[in-house]
Amino acid sequence: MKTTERLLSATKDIWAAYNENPFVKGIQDGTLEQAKFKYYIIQDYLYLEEYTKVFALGIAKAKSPETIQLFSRYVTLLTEGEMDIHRGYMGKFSVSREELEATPRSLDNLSYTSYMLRVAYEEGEAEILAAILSCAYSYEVIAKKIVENNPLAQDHPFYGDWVRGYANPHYGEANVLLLEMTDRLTLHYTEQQVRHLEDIFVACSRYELAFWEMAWNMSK
Ligand SMILES: Cc1ncc(CN)c(N)n1
Repeated sequence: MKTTERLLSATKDIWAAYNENPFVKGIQDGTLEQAKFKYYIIQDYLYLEEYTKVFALGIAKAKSPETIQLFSRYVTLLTEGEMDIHRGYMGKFSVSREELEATPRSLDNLSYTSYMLRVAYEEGEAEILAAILSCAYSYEVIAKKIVENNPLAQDHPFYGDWVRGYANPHYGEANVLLLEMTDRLTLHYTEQQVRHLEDIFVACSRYELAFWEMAWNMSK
């Protein structure tokens, strides 16, 4: 079994819960209260700033030009692609730079990014990929399931940009590269090393679920 198949199999139940979360369901049927979405989008922008640094540390830890390229391309995809979705919504909500900078990170946000950054500072390139994967890939899976359940979600006048942003084939193509690189780098990993990757992936998948719950409850 490929490493990524092992990781996904270890987190099946957690991943199944993402699309059951009321926040995600609210995006799917377009009924999500906009105040909750505003809270989420600001927290998520702050999250993405830290998440980008995990890729930057991946560059520093990279052992081949291919992994340097993979991590560095992602930095561009994040700062010029994904974060643009957020900037679009922050524009609609008239969130100023001052408001963004004055917003404290919620505890779930802080814990998640602190964990990923610790893995990035202390461990190697494959472990960094294991920490990144739940974040990168779960949003593709969630958005595609939203579209499968409600094809009209893509055209929703408010949430459509978010749904299209993550269900977009370009977002998926970038994830294929992350998944393939994880499998390539861990081809000769021992059982103990793969178990350690599983621990990292399970922790990040749990943090993802906590982030949706944080957004729904607007918890600080
Ligand atoms: C918390 C979280 N997880 C994942 C993603 C998708 N990159 C995101 N924007 N935010």
